[in-house]
Amino acid sequence: MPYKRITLTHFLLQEQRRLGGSGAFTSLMNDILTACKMVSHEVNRGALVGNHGVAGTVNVQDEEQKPLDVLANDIFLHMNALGGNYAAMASEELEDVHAVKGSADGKYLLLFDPLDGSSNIDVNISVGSIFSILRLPEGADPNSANAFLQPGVQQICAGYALYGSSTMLVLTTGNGVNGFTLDRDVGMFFLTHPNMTIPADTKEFAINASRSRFWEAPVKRYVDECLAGKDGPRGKDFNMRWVASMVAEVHRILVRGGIFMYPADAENIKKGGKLRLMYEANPMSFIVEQAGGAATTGRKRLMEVEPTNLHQRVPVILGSKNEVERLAAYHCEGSE
Ligand SMILES: O=P(O)(O)OC[C@H]1O[C@](O)(COP(=O)(O)O)[C@@H](O)[C@@H]1O
Ligand SMILES: [Mg+2]
Ligand SMILES: [Mg+2]
Repeated sequence: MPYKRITLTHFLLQEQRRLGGSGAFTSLMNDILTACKMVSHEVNRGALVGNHGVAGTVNVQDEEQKPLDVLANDIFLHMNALGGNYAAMASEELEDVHAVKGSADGKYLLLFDPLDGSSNIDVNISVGSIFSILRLPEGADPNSANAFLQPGVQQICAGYALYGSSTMLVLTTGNGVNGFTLDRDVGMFFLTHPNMTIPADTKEFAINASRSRFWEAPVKRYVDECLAGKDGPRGKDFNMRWVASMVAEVHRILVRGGIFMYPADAENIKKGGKLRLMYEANPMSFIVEQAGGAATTGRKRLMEVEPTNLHQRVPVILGSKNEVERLAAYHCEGSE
């Protein structure tokens, strides 16, 4: 069987030709995938090199940082500064915008969650990195958060790396969704999941059920109906999953469908929800929509939310279109 696989680098060159322009896209993506390879290596080495336990520091989210949160953040900042494509960056682990020295002609802005699913590092469950790329608006000061506060529909590229049984990189530039697997021996990502699409219907939901006492009525109704199974109003049995790594949940949904919910509830509503709009919800919504799924806060298309803060949190409901739209309809009914 002739060798058919194409590498991510070749795929990016094709995308570059499609997008036109100076080659900056290929260069900035190469910086990201190099950073992901390095983080994958560190995740893989785990306790051998002290990448487990706590870092003893707290981030802007008031969350205890893990050594890999800090290391992955440093790797992303360093590797993505080298190409000089980014005018500035913003990270889950940094309170303010990170200026990129010597990138006067940087045309892009990078937002990222360097290590997603941090609570799973020490127990060796899949974790990931999430990124979102925006253009630097004309005349904007790249070192001000305002330059970054663009709705998700403005993203030019979004993706995630999944550090699981294999390391994968999944991305979209607004032309569908493609998945690549890292061949560690060759050191290259190869196209293994072309044109990923999410089935409109599903029998699998994901939510942290330990929070059910805080849920709003529409979410409670939706989950209760799933749990009622084929004898209930939905007339079919549902299965449940909760990995506590958003990257792993979204990847499962891209591969076999499903609905992922981290709604705002009575306990987290004062913070706006749990997951962050700019470097978790927006990039994942872009990918899910490009794969034929849907993404909402329950009351608004996620990618149309006008950002007000780099680290703002939002309710997240995404996945198989018909299920997401059903839950959004329950929210509308609830508000009539
Ligand atoms: O601990 P919980 O409530 O299950 O929350 C899990 C969620 O928190 C997260 O771990 C938050 O992301 P970080 O690990 O990047 O902070 C998501 O990946 C995941 O979906
Ligand atoms: Mg995260
Ligand atoms: Mg994180």
